[in-house]
Amino acid sequence: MAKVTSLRSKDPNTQVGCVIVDKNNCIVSVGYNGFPIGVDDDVFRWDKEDPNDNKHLYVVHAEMNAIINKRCDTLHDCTVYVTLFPCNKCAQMLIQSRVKKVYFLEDRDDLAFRASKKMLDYAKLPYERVAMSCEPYVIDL
Ligand SMILES: O=c1ccn([C@H]2C[C@H](O)[C@@H](COP(=O)(O)O)O2)c(=O)[nH]1
Ligand SMILES: [Zn+2]
Repeated sequence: MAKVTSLRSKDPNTQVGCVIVDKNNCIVSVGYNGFPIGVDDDVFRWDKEDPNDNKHLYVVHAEMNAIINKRCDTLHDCTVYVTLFPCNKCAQMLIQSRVKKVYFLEDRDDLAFRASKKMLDYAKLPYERVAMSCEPYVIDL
């Protein structure tokens, strides 16, 4: 489901999907990486070369969108499924939301992701890499 959600992202380089479920495994939120509401993807392109317009300055991360979009009062004790390991900023928000576990598909080894792991470890928020046995079969309606 997180993988299918990621396909909605218009980031040409990395599509990220996030699904949050409650303790009964019911989906309480989904999110993918995209520009904020009102920032038009077609006008405000992802691949601008001007460093002032670098996508990283503008994009809302999948986990952040999922946290903001939640259809429940609290994410306390919820489980997060995300296609990319959460960056340091997303890790902060997941810790503060008091989710209980993070499952992820892809890992990265850079500054932000190393800091994220350090924070999750300190906060005792467990994370686990999962393998996908097949690519999702998506019917384009
Ligand atoms: O925690 C994260 C980290 C990154 N993302 C998004 C932000 C960007 O749209 C891409 C990463 O782009 P690269 O070109 O691969 O650096 O992933 C996210 O949603 N959540
Ligand atoms: Zn992030």
